Amino acid sequence: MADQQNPGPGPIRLAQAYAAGLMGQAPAIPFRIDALEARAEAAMGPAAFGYLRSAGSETTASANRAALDAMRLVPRMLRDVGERRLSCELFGRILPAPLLLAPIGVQELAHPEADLATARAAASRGIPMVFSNQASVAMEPCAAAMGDAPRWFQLYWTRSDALAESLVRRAEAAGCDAIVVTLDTTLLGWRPVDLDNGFLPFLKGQGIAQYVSDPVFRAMLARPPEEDMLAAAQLFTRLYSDPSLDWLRLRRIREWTRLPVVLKGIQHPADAARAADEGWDGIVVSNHGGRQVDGAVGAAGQLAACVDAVAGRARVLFDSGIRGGADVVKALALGADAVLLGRPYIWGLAAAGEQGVAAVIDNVIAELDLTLGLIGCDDVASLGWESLG
Ligand SMILES: Cc1cc2nc3c(=O)[nH]c(=O)nc-3n(C[C@H](O)[C@H](O)[C@H](O)COP(=O)(O)O)c2cc1C
Ligand SMILES: O=C(O)C(=O)c1ccccc1
Repeated sequence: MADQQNPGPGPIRLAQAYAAGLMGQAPAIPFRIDALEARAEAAMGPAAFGYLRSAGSETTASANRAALDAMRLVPRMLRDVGERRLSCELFGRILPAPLLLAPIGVQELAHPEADLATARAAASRGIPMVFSNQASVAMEPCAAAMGDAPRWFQLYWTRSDALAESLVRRAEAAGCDAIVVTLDTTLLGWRPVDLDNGFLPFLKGQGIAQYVSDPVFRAMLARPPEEDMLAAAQLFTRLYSDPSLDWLRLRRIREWTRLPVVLKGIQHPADAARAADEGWDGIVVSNHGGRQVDGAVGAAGQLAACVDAVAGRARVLFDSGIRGGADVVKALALGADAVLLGRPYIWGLAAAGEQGVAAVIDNVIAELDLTLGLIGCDDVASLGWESLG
């Protein structure tokens, strides 16, 4: 974090990166994001990588990038950016940067240490990890590996309210600061790549760790999941998820927890307005990285209108297409309070485990810091329209 004494992570990291290069050392992970993705592909193999990349025909994944690319920054000069502030406040916590790790399921596909490696990396940087409902490692051991570091929990509302309640109560007990309810995946999108590969991780018992450790879920099974994983996997597919969820039923979560509740997957400004009208604490403007509605509009193109609709009544987060620090600057300039990093940290995980995730976080923050300084802004909180062309 940049403060009075510390010039910030950007220049230090950059100097270190160049020094290593001058000494002929290869970086732990590639700095170029497409090279990092290629490294992950080589490490994961085609079917698992296909699932990670999966996004229909990729129309919307491309639109996510196009929307960010279409926005251009307009640098300002001579504005004394010798000290830059990256820190941001979210739900009572000061974070070192306006950055979180997006909930991503089935991380064992990327690395055997899976969510535990991600949890350690996130904790070492003080960047919140959002535990996925479809994690490979249950939230309790991940939380235990994180000390006091911030974490959130992402819920997929199942057909059983009792199970959803149990997950939320466990998240509170595991020290989560917020609950993210993902709204855009009550049905899993059409994913031809995975269908062609016959890739069904859940039926192999992958990505259902939150369930198999849950007392309410276990009570629904005739035999413990350790003895009959197939039955557990089949029960999961029957319970996941509930497309009949609506605004009224969503309110039940307020009876289960006092934690702030953030609605993930908002794309229409009218939904953003309704979330704020109904007193929800935050939204994530997101199209799930283009994995759900193939043909949906690029997420960054919806952000400003959603920010306007919320009008300061709820916190606004953003994901879908963020690949580096300059993208974070654009999202903040459009009015987001913070950004969730998605696939890039999984590429780091696949390439180099915990160190890979930490390096991706460091690189994003370093580029964020440098870009901020170079456009003449000394505080992420003061980024706004004047920085956009
Ligand atoms: C392999 C994979 C698994 C995901 N699993 C979840 C999940 O369990 N819960 C959730 O809310 N979002 C999930 N997401 C969506 C991410 O949270 C995030 O919205 C998305 O990755 C952002 O797009 P980007 O990766 O292109 O930046 C997943 C995304 C990927 C790529
Ligand atoms: O693959 C995904 O994008 C995702 O969110 C998900 C949904 C259900 C189970 C596992 C992951």
